Amino acid sequence: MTDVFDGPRVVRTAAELRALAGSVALVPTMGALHDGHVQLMKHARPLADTLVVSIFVNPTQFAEGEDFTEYPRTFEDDLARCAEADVDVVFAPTVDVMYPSGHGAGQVTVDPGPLGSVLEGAVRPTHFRGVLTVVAALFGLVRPDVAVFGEKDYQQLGLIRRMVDTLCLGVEVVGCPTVREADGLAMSSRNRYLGPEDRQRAAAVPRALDAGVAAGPQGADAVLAAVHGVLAAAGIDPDYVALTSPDLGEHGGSGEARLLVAARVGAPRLLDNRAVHLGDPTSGTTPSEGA
Ligand SMILES: Nc1ncnc2c1ncn2[C@@H]1O[C@H](COP(=O)(O)OP(=O)(O)OP(=O)(O)O)[C@@H](O)[C@H]1O
Ligand SMILES: CC(C)(CO)[C@@H](O)C(=O)[O-]
Ligand code: BAL
Repeated sequence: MTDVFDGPRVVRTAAELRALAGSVALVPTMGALHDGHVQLMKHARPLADTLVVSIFVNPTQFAEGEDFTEYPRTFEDDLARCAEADVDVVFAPTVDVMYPSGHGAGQVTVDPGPLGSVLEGAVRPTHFRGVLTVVAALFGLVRPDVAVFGEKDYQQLGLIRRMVDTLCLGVEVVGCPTVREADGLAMSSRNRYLGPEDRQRAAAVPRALDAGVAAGPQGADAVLAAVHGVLAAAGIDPDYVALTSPDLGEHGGSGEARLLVAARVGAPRLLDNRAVHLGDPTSGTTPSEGA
């Protein structure tokens, strides 16, 4: 008899997760899956015996007035995307399975610390508490050996790494490069909120990052000016343009750094980031000249 793969097994309860075979890789998502998610799954596939994708639109990371209710829910299409990447199990819990003792005021949550209140955290002050709490709960339910996240949400990835270290969760956290559309726009479930004109304008965000990376040898001020210049030319007023160290601390003025941008373009907020190498403008030579 031939072994026909007919898609992932859909699991909705904690009890069903106890029978997972061998080592386990987890890709947490909120569904509305696109090629960026599929790349995370393909990256995760060889890392463990069993590949689990979770699909859960987590209410605690949305603030009052954000798009929790409107967030796209495309479960049947999502199962097809998971099948493409040979996913074994799709874990799609209800809110009660995810938060068996509730998620209101008075419950235990994971405090993201100071990194949770800057950049995205300054715009969405309760967001990372919700993200870290649900990721910790997913780790508790799925018990993965390895978990894969996208660099598109760079601050989220950094905070999850810190949580795993601080709480000694024993999960290997793997980051995957951002998957982009042909014009450079980072894929994102919320891109579907972009109307045609804003969709075109949105390509200025990755173009601004390109300009920032190209200005790297001239130093941090030149990088920030280049990014702001491209965004302004496209009529985009960013929530922030920031340079940090690769692990989201203060950058050292020269050397490796991370450049992060967030901006509302039409309905959605777009996030993007790139690695950048900063030259030291006071040294009189660029890093390649000086090497
Ligand atoms: N373009 C992308 N490239 C790589 N990873 C991505 C990309 N988009 C999302 N991811 C990652 O997929 C995981 C699940 O993200 P999520 O389900 O929130 O999708 P999203 O596209 O980021 O949605 P949203 O538009 O709500 O931000 C996260 O680890 C996220 O960083
Ligand atoms: C990590 C995550 C699945 C937690 O809900 C979410 O923040 C996301 O999709 O990036
Ligand atoms: N990928 C980020 C999830 C959120 O915006 O809630």
